Amino acid sequence: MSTHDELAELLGSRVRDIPDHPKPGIVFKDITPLLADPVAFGALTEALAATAGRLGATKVVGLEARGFILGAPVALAAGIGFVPVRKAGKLPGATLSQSYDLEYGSAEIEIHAEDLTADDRVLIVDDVLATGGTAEAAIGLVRRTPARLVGLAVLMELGFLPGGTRVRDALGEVPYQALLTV
Ligand SMILES: O=P(O)(O)OC[C@H]1O[C@H](OP(=O)(O)OP(=O)(O)O)[C@H](O)[C@@H]1O
Ligand SMILES: Nc1ncnc2[nH]cnc12
Repeated sequence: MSTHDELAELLGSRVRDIPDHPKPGIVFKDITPLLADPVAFGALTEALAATAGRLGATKVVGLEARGFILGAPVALAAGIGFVPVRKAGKLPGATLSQSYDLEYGSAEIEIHAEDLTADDRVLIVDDVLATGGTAEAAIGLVRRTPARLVGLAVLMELGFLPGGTRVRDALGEVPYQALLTV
């Protein structure tokens, strides 16, 4: 993939709008067409793996569930580990947990407390940044571990919501990347 604009155009062309899902008034950004296209999925994986490499990340933290689909191949492509942040009640070991609000509800996420060590440099990966609530909660979780947070990368930011500003404020000097703004 030669330029940032070409990548954004390819990725954007594979995201489908579903009006009124899961609630009236929400335009759902469906990434399943992108996942079904190996060229687009491969280009996305390559771009995020390059980000992980540039930041010297040692772990990708993926956010359930779509952040797993994107984050796991990114970790493999970058040659680093993958750590899941799951919805509450799913992880079997000792966890750290954090509640947050969504564009269409509220939720609680958890991470295994022992999965990140002081030697780790963490890149958080997810598909969509909407209100920024999920990302902000994940930032808080990672910061409660001994690891160092080195970046947050998403496929797309919903530009009509203030999530970008919210996570930039939460991240401070830590880099934020959205491959697309829609
Ligand atoms: O910026 P926010 O307003 O927090 O919204 C973004 C989050 O919402 C979606 O996840 P969702 O909780 O719907 O779960 P899913 O990935 O399991 O579908 C999406 O995958 C992000 O994680
Ligand atoms: N509009 C939206 N489309 C897809 N995923 C989302 N997560 C939060 N808001 C979303």
